[in-house]
Amino acid sequence: MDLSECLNLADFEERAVERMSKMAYEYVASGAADELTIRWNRQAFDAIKLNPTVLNGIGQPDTRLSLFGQELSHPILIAPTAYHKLMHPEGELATARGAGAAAAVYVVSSFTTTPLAEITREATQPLWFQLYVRDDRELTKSLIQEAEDRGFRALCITVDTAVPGVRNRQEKGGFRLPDDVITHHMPGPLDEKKPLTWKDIEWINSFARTPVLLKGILNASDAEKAIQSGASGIIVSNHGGRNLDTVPATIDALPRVADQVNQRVPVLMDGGIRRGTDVLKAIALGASAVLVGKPVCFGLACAGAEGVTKVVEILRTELEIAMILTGRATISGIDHSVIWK
Ligand SMILES: Cc1cc2nc3c(=O)[nH]c(=O)nc-3n(C[C@H](O)[C@H](O)[C@H](O)COP(=O)(O)O)c2cc1C
Ligand SMILES: CCCCCCC(=O)C(=O)O
Repeated sequence: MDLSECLNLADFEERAVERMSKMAYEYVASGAADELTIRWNRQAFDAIKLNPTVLNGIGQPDTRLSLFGQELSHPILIAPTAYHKLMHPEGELATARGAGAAAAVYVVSSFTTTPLAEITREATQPLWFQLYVRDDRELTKSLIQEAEDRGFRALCITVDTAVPGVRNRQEKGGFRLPDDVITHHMPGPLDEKKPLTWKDIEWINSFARTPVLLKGILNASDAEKAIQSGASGIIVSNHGGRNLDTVPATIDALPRVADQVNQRVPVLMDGGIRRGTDVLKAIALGASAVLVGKPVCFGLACAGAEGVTKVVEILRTELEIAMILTGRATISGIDHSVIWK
């Protein structure tokens, strides 16, 4: 595919829909129930206005940051998304190569359709691992240890999926994994009987050797409990609107969580990031970095590794433009004052 046709992230979805099976497209694009949260994730970003300052003499802004002792070139991470072989025959290997070329951290899903060993061989940038805790806690422990032994540098425990959401559209799309698409590290779909609790988080923290982030926190009291349970970081997320419909947009939830956390641990966010200005707004409202889900899946479906790279590069370039035009030379210089009150 001629990637020069894709000037922004929306262009990838327009082209991906023609290339993907209906089942795969509906799986990626859909949200829970009436899809209100998925819509709000975007509307809330659109409603935030920016407050630029001029004549700052900024030529090339510096997008670097340090997170958990890791030096990152920019604050745009690839969110964990399942089943990449549904989107492209090279699956997670293409994603890892694409992330490498875009200097992006790739958070690999527990539901990867490529074994972790193969992904690590392909990666040239840091990998993090997203964990679904299964009823079999020993299997969970050995998966964490395998990821750590293979060099994954952080663990993101997803805490917002005690049960799968009401995924009407996904079901209507006929979601089913083809027989040759295998989730090597997850025995079967999520159907857990032994609910995950704060005690499990303390247990994982007792042996984890990498920073543990909790993904799927939306309010201040859970953010506090996360810190008390030993979490090293928090990801404000509503799972891209796929689990519990009518929860708020993540950009609306972010400031309360960030206030409560008060810089004790890094707060990241995802949900609806589609423009560089969204990245800037998220950082201004308390995020250290952001993650991007659906657009990366569409980039992968359009053009494999190159599509993934281009999605991240477009966002990074747009972020740099937004930094110059608002007068912010560095990531740490992006604060509340960039928001129009
Ligand atoms: C196709 C797809 C699969 C996903 N799979 C996972 C997953 O395996 N684990 C997880 O924690 N989140 C998963 N998510 C949620 C993303 O990590 C992320 O929270 C969300 O996509 C961010 O919103 P955005 O798509 O608007 O960028 C998935 C999202 C999508 C779209
Ligand atoms: C339906 C619950 C398990 C889904 C696993 C992948 C995922 O998180 C998703 O959003 O899809």
